[in-house]
Amino acid sequence: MSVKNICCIGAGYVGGPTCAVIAYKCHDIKVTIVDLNQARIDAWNSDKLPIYEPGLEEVVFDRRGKNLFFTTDVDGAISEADLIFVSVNTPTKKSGMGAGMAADLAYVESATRRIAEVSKTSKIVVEKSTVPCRTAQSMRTILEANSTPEVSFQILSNPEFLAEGTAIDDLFNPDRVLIGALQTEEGIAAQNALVEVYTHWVPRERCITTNLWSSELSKLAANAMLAQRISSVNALSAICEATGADVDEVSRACGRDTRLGSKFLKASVGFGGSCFQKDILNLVYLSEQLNLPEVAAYWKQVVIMNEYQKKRFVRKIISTLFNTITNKKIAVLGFAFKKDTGDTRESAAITLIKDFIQEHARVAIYDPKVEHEQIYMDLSEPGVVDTRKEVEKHIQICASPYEAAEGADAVVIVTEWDEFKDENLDYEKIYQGMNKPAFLFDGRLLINAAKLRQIGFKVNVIGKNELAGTA
Ligand SMILES: NC(=O)C1=CN([C@@H]2O[C@H](COP(=O)(O)OP(=O)(O)OC[C@H]3O[C@@H](n4cnc5c(N)ncnc54)[C@H](O)[C@@H]3O)[C@@H](O)[C@H]2O)C=CC1
Ligand SMILES: O=C(O)[C@H]1O[C@H](OP(=O)(O)OP(=O)(O)OC[C@H]2O[C@@H](n3ccc(=O)[nH]c3=O)[C@H](O)[C@@H]2O)[C@H](O)[C@@H](O)[C@@H]1O
Repeated sequence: MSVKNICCIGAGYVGGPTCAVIAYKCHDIKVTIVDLNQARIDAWNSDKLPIYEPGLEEVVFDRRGKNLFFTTDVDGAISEADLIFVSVNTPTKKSGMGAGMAADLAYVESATRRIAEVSKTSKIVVEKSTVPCRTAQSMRTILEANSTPEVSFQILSNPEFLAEGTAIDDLFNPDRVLIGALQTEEGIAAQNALVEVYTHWVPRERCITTNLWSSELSKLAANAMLAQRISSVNALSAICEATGADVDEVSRACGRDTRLGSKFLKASVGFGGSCFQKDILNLVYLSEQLNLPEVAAYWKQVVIMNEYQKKRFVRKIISTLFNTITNKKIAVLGFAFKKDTGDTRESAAITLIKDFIQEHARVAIYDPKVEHEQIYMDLSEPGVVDTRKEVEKHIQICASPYEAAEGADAVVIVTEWDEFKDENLDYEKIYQGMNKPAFLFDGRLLINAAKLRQIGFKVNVIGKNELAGTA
């Protein structure tokens, strides 16, 4: 069979870009992206899309209203579709069994139930969300309980590997597309139908077909291994600071070994984002459930190291500022979890700023893409009365890095936005406006420390010791 009509449930960071690209590359397929959130759908239908992603506007504006549609009519889109992506959120559970570790599958289940209730024709249902291994089995049980001789369902696992900030490039030119299916005749036919969608633009040899469970586990495995590289290099950054080795030099030297490779070895203030921590904890929980405590402890350490890296950076800032930041002004450059996105989920900036506030510092924040309201929401503690007012007392959200640094005792680079590089930002001007001594902490290995020391800054860079090479 050939897919002619696709519905995507969930118009978020994954569903939006992924299915917009399918519409862009496959003019013969009608793609409808649905969500329960009316405001999000309205934004997708407006000039200001709900997420910032380089290249996304061009894709959406080119196909919207032609073969790409955004609507809250979930039932209508399910009824029409022959293939449905389930691309809803799967956050870490906040309460109940597995709280703080297991993935919350409530949204996946409710989307699956909706498909079961509404469908009057056979469908291919594609698990796009990141889920624990064997979730497709639960989806299948729900769907099969509602199937009839006329209406049958095939389940596929097609995890998404795009990274925010490079989503469109990643989708246009993926390293691989992974499609898992039950190895039955019908399962393989459904798998081939989805392969045919992707081969509109992805070379066939990049489409990997596996069984369902390998596909589900590969997604968690890939994220866990990527995050593990960052925790490994961050663990080494602590050794570098203590010894005078330089973490950039160590990364470069190790990365040249082709077995290791040079990518994803950049030391940082710690990884953020909506997926790494969530997916590793998901793997930890899965290991515990399978009664594999050593395996669980192994992966948990990746997350523990990440927390340590953030705390270590805060401690370094406080000790450098003569062991107190009370009433001092700290300028934080960057709030998003990485550059080229407005997403702040699990951003290291949140942990750092909360710690600064605890120490009674005054925090001035600048980020080129994050909405002010989002910053207030992220820094407020849920459920506590008037925390927003408390937060407002301690923070100031600024329109430029210069405004943030005015009268500051320290500038802290938390996100690696290009505009913070020393060739793009006037650090002379920043320095002039600051209290002296003017401290600069680079949590992203972004700036040329020697150059900024010449201006007069006291510079501290993650994974580097000031005396390196000289002592
Ligand atoms: N953000 C990322 O870079 C990546 C995320 N993923 C995975 O993709 C999944 C989605 O992630 P995001 O797009 O970031 O989440 P998101 O939170 O941005 O979007 C999910 C959307 O689903 C909607 N939704 C939830 N239940 C629904 C229902 N029953 N019917 C209709 N709409 C419903 C929500 O309103 C929300 O707009 C997660 O499992 C995540 O782990 C995978 C790869 C990359
Ligand atoms: O499942 C997901 O959601 C996605 O998670 C990550 O993508 P994303 O979280 O968008 O962004 P990354 O580029 O992986 O960065 C994650 C965090 O690690 C940090 N990082 C990354 C690379 C590095 O070398 N050092 C480092 O500290 C980034 O600054 C960021 O805070 C994966 O890279 C994607 O393949 C995956 O699809």
